[in-house]
Amino acid sequence: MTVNTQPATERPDPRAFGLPVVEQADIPAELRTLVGRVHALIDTVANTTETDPAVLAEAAAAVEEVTDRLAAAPRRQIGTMVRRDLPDGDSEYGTITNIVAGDTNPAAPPLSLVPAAGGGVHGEVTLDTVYQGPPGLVHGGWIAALLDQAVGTASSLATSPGLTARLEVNYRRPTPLFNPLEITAEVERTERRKVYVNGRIRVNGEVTAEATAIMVRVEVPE
Ligand SMILES: CCCCCCCC/C=C\CCCCCCCC(=O)SCCNC(=O)CCNC(=O)[C@H](O)C(C)(C)COP(=O)(O)OP(=O)(O)OC[C@H]1O[C@@H](n2cnc3c(N)ncnc32)[C@H](O)[C@@H]1OP(=O)(O)O
Repeated sequence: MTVNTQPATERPDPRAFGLPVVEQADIPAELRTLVGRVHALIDTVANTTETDPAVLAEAAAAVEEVTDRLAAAPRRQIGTMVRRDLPDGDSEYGTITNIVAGDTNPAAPPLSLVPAAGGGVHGEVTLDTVYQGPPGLVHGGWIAALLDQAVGTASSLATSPGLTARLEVNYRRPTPLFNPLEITAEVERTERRKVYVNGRIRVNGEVTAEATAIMVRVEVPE
């Protein structure tokens, strides 16, 4: 098995590509609270049985008002990255609105992955009905998204950032909503720019989905 671990200092700095970087520690607590409340709003709107047109119209107007208020400030540049410190002293970059793990994305669960003791990464996340596919179950596309994020992060931390060239998912058991999902991934081997990575989701210790992936590391100009 060949895994070329690369110190964080040798990984590409997004600033070199013109991408702004926000320190995770600098994200205001109030913005985190807002993100959480908007997620609760999405879940509540998706599930409300309210039918009174006056109540619904009032809610829509209130949401429009707060949207306009926040839109008064400039939008973030597309590709804005967030840098975070990892518990092992390493650090990593990710897009701040990443749909799976983005700190400021109310539609993201969000999934937080950290290096695992035996290598690779692990994280735990519990999904609500925003991610529902079949009744009471996580949408298969979202299962793939969680696994994509896990294999991408494992590859990025063990080598350097890359794009998913291939992702194969086996859905072994239904993955339930409102249950802690244990997500793990680790690099199996590397071959030039190709990084072969395996990942899985467990519920109560049982594998519900597993993935094999090939990440292709991005070429950084010298
Ligand atoms: C910019 C600096 C900023 C740094 C900070 C970054 C922070 C990120 C950190 C952490 C992120 C972790 C979280 C992310 C998780 C989510 C990941 C996603 O959602 S990725 C989006 C979906 N994927 C795409 O959109 C790819 C689309 N495809 C492509 O762009 C190209 O096809 C690409 C880059 C994959 C390869 O293209 P080529 O031109 O660069 O390279 P070629 O020469 O074609 O391939 C290189 C090797 O890979 C093999 N290969 C390519 N595609 C393959 C495939 N589909 N299956 C098998 N092998 C494949 C080839 O056969 C070749 O292998 P041989 O070395 O010759 O043996």
